[in-house]
Amino acid sequence: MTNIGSGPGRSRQTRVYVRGLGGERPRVPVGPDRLEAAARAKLSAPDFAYLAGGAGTERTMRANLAAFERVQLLPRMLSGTRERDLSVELLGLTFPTPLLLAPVGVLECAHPQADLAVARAAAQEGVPFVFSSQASVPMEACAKAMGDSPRLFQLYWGTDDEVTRSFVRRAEACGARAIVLTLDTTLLGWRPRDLDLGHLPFLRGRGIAQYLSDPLFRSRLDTPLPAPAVQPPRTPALLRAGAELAAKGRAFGLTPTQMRAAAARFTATYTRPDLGWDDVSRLREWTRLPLLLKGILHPEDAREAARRGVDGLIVSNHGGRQIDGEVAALDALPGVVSAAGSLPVLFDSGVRTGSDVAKALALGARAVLLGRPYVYGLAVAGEAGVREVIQNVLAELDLTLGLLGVRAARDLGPGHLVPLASQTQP
Ligand SMILES: Cc1cc2nc3c(=O)[nH]c(=O)nc-3n(C[C@H](O)[C@H](O)[C@H](O)COP(=O)(O)O)c2cc1C
Ligand SMILES: O=C(O)C(=O)c1ccccc1
Repeated sequence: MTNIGSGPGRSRQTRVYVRGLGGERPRVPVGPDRLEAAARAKLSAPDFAYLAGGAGTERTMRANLAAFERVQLLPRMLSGTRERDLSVELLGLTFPTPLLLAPVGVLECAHPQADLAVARAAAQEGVPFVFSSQASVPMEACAKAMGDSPRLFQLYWGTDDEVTRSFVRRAEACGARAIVLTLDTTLLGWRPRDLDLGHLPFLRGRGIAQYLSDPLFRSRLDTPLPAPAVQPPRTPALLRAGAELAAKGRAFGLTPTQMRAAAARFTATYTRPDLGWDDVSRLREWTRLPLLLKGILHPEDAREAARRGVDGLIVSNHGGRQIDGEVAALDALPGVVSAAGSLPVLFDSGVRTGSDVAKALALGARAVLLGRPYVYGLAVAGEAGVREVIQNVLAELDLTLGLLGVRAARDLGPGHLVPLASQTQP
């Protein structure tokens, strides 16, 4: 077949259209709304609620998307190139594209292969994957599945410093290129979709694989915790939840009693609402890996981060899952970029398409993390679905650069955007 083009954008288009001649369709819908709907159709109500839901009335979740609607690209004609260079420099390395996969917990809500399918897809597509502290598969197994492909480790800092340090050491040992410390989830946000279903996956032993596989965490399991203030009613549903928990425990070589202790200990220790800047400085001392802070929105926090010697920032509001009514992440990006000085600033929250990636880069992001869309791809078609979602986003980014008249992703800047004051409202 003739190739109607070069570069990831045109070759993906060609493949889809040519295969379409034979009646074959992409495994996952290309449009972001149809992708989400396809994932919803595949999943149970509680699993979809956990993945898709946000804080409160989900105003911030909507604001994240609305902010992308307001930013408008401004193309130049007759300055395109045959091939575009999508590569970016980050953490002293050159990455082939400006895309990473965001840390997303409890991927077993989307697919039984969970993080392992994502790790394989990321490695195949050459996109770094940020392993979550709340993963469903231990980081060592995901690292093994990725070969030499780049991965990072996202850290939640609990009340047990030794467990936190153990996570950092394990991340180093399994070849993580950076530690991403998430700052915006020192408390779990108020999430009506999950509350209405009374459903939190961790209580069922889901999304705690990093803990169940951690030698330090495991060494604590025979030390009893004070009895929890609330007990579940003794119902058939509780028996089923207990069976699920016990099966999980078996997979990690834990007895049912140890597994109950593990879920209780996780719940009692996973967050530190009083995490402070001095902890960032301590973490800086614990590891030589580059340190990124995720969840920065205020320019003053960006300046403090720079003073504390971190290596980069991630502007994010956790996909609108934490504070209802907080600023759209994209609206916070320019302020953080200008306060960050020479620190690289990454971005997530609301990225749905390649055009969105271009907008975030034009506003000063060095690279962009994709969140829910790859999770929906995972739900719809497992590893292959994640690969398709990555390919689609990168294809659209490539085509968008070509049509904007931009040779390289790193050349995007304010000159490719309509200045806010003179914007036509969508
Ligand atoms: C289901 C789900 C679980 C998440 N778990 C984590 C996590 O474990 N650690 C973390 O730093 N961020 C977590 N995030 C936030 C993502 O890293 C990212 O900031 C967010 O998904 C971006 O928003 P978007 O998906 O709407 O683009 C989670 C997001 C979702 C949707
Ligand atoms: O669901 C999340 O967004 C998340 O990151 C998380 C992490 C730890 C506990 C609860 C939620």
